Amino acid sequence: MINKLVEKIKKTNAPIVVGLDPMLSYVPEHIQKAAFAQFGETLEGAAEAIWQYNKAIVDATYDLIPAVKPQIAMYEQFGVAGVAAFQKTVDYCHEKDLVVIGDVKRGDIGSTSAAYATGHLGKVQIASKTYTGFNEDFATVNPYLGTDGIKPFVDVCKEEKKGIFILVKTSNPSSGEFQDRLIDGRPLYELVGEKVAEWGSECMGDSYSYVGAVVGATYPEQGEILRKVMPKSFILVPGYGAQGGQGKDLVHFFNEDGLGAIVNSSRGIICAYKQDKYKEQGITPENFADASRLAVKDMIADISGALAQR
Ligand SMILES: O=C(O)c1cc(=O)[nH]c(=O)n1[C@@H]1O[C@H](COP(=O)(O)O)[C@@H](O)[C@H]1O
Repeated sequence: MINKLVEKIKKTNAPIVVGLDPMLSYVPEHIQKAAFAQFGETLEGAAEAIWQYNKAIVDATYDLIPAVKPQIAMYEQFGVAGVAAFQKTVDYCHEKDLVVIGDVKRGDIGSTSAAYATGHLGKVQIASKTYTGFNEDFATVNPYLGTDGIKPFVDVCKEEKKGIFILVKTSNPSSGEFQDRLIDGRPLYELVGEKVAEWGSECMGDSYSYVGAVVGATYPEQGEILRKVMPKSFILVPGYGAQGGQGKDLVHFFNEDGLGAIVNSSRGIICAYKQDKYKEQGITPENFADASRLAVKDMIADISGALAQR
């Protein structure tokens, strides 16, 4: 799947991911109304609203982008109905030939990680039959439990030709509380980066490993260091747009080949219709998905422009 991701990035010329992180408050009123008319003001109604919202955004952007990243928390808040909307979203994005990064941030003791890996990336055995669970292409993984927690994911990835992105330096303001702590004089995120490179070294696709890393756009200096620590790992870079990251901050997350990083924006794309910049271009809540398309184009231009100048 890392090979497919690289090929799709080359084909679209767009090292970006659209984050499908739907809060009900983001969904335009006409979609909410239609969903509530059908299912009532219920968990099912909310799940229908976020699914219709996602579908419109995917339809408006899929030809421009290589990948999407649905964040499962946004769906889980609506219980079983929300998780069904997550599954529908994953399946629909596959129909559109998009690479799906399940942002599930899992990681536990070995046996439990194995079950997470099976559910999100692998196949489950039921008597004489095998089934896929959620069937994403990549999952985000938390490394706090160490090698035991990571290995089951790597094993499933090897078998299924899928991939993971391991949290190394996260984009949030408090990420330094633990991740920047010095251990033997070196920050923890660097040590985790070294482990990612080690775990990834036996999991190579054609040019990159299918064990990747997450490094926030809001920490460009750390991004530059980590790029060198993990030269063969793809870096998923969240924090663009709503959290303040810009194209000019991101050049050092990429390798000289122009590859090696993929930048996520969620609210910046899915809520673009609320921005004055797009309202001035004729966007209303009715044509919200057109704003997402414009925002994708602007994001691609911003990042490509910055990369062309380095
Ligand atoms: O793993 C992630 O994707 C992630 C890691 C990180 O360090 N920071 C971060 O924001 N994310 C996720 O990336 C998305 C960012 O959303 P926006 O800030 O709306 O673009 C959310 O789904 C976060 O959960």
